[in-house]
Amino acid sequence: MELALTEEDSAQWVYRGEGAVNLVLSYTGSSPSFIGKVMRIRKVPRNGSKGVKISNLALSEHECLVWKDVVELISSSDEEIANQQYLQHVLQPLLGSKFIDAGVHVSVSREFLESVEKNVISQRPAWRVDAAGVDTHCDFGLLMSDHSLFANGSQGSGPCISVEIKPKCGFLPLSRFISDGTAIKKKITRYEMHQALKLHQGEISHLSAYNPLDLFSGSKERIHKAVKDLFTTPQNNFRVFLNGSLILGGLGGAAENTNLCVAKAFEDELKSVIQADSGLCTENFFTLIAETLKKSGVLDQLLEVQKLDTIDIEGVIHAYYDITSQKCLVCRDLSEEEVKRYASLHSASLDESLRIVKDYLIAATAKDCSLMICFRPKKEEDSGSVYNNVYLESTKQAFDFKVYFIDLDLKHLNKVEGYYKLDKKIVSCYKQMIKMDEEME
Ligand SMILES: O=P(O)(O)O[C@@H]1[C@@H](OP(=O)(O)O)[C@H](OP(=O)(O)O)[C@H](O)[C@H](OP(=O)(O)O)[C@H]1OP(=O)(O)O
Ligand SMILES: Nc1ncnc2c1ncn2[C@@H]1O[C@H](COP(=O)(O)OP(=O)(O)OP(=O)(O)O)[C@@H](O)[C@H]1O
Ligand SMILES: [Zn+2]
Repeated sequence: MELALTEEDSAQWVYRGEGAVNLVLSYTGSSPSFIGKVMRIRKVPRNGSKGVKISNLALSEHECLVWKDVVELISSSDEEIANQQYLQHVLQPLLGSKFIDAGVHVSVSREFLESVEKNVISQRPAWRVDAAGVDTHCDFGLLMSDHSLFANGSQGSGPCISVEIKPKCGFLPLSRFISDGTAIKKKITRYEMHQALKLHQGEISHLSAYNPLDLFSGSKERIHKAVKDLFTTPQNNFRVFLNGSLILGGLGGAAENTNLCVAKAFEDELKSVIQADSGLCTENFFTLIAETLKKSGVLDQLLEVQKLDTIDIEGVIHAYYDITSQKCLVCRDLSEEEVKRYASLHSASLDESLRIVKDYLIAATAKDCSLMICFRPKKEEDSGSVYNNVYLESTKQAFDFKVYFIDLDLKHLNKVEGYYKLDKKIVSCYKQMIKMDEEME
């Protein structure tokens, strides 16, 4: 960690976006060490529920059991270090290193973070500001390549366009541990059902048209449809950047549906990159994304890791209670007959329970990460480009492209009970919505 940032540097770092846990800044200065980079800094919830450290390890005692085979991870002293070790030792072997940028830590002073927090506050969504602020006690940030740009920025090398997709879970669960009352999970995607709850809770104002099964289908036509649906209802699943600036979607959170006016402005922006007849740039851009997703194989790889969740949260919860030596609160409320379904899980060895929970947590990361795909029109002269390329037949254009995962953070063991409760809530809200719709017909 040789590079260090102090208060004077803060003006060169501007708001790029954020999720629930991190805030991301992009660099606008002229230092060669930072050009073309973003920095991810940690946030802390305002209610203070996080940050009570009981040991000098990032993982709890039970988590150390779950990850006992990954020594680098269990000895991590900080959440950020743990995330980096997790990326390197757990995810990279599963997802392949070509789609992963681990980044490097840069030390930052408290004054730098305080100043950045002040500078960016007006651009952050209000609900994100209410939920969390910059963690000014963390003394480093994670410096990564800006995946919405090529190499060290695209200035002078033509335009580049990038797309960020948060695909969410791409398969329907088959587990025999899914109860009769929640069997609908085997037919309707978690994403679709979650939409009903989000609508009910006012987190979104329209249901999304996007179906993750289309995106992960492997069929170009269905992938194209998924991209089009993401464009129409981007929420927090879809963003587009032109030369690093957002041109579609919500910065730091969800976006409203794309209306005609936004779609028209988007079509106009695309003209600098896609050489199609008037009104057809957007459609061709969808084709470009679909072709690239198919060609890169990135979604097949991601789906495989998501599918490490083989027994569903309804099976995992029993293994969780065994690992944490707690009475099973699920079996407690079931009839004698129903309990039988889960007996095999409670009689499994500790190692088997640990494996089940570990695989589930890895899958949880893969269901929550995002992808960034960046394109630039290929020039005749750079035939020896180090990047992959894709040919868009309809416009006779070749593009360099690169694909990276972002947000591959470790999901903590103490979230498992919450996952179980949320799963039940999602199914029940969805079923209620269907019932109301039927009654209205
Ligand atoms: O539970 P989900 O599926 O709603 O996913 C959460 C995401 O909600 P989404 O539905 O994608 O809007 C949620 O995203 P938003 O804050 O809604 O943008 C987070 O990514 C959260 O992960 P973490 O708290 O950062 O570890 C995510 O939590 P995990 O389930 O990945 O722990
Ligand atoms: N390497 C990168 N290059 C360009 N943009 C990035 C990069 N990393 C993150 N971003 C932008 O910053 C936003 C927030 O980053 P990220 O998803 O890592 O935050 P998070 O808090 O961990 O998210 P979550 O809520 O899913 O846990 C992303 O949606 C993306 O737009
Ligand atoms: Zn049980």
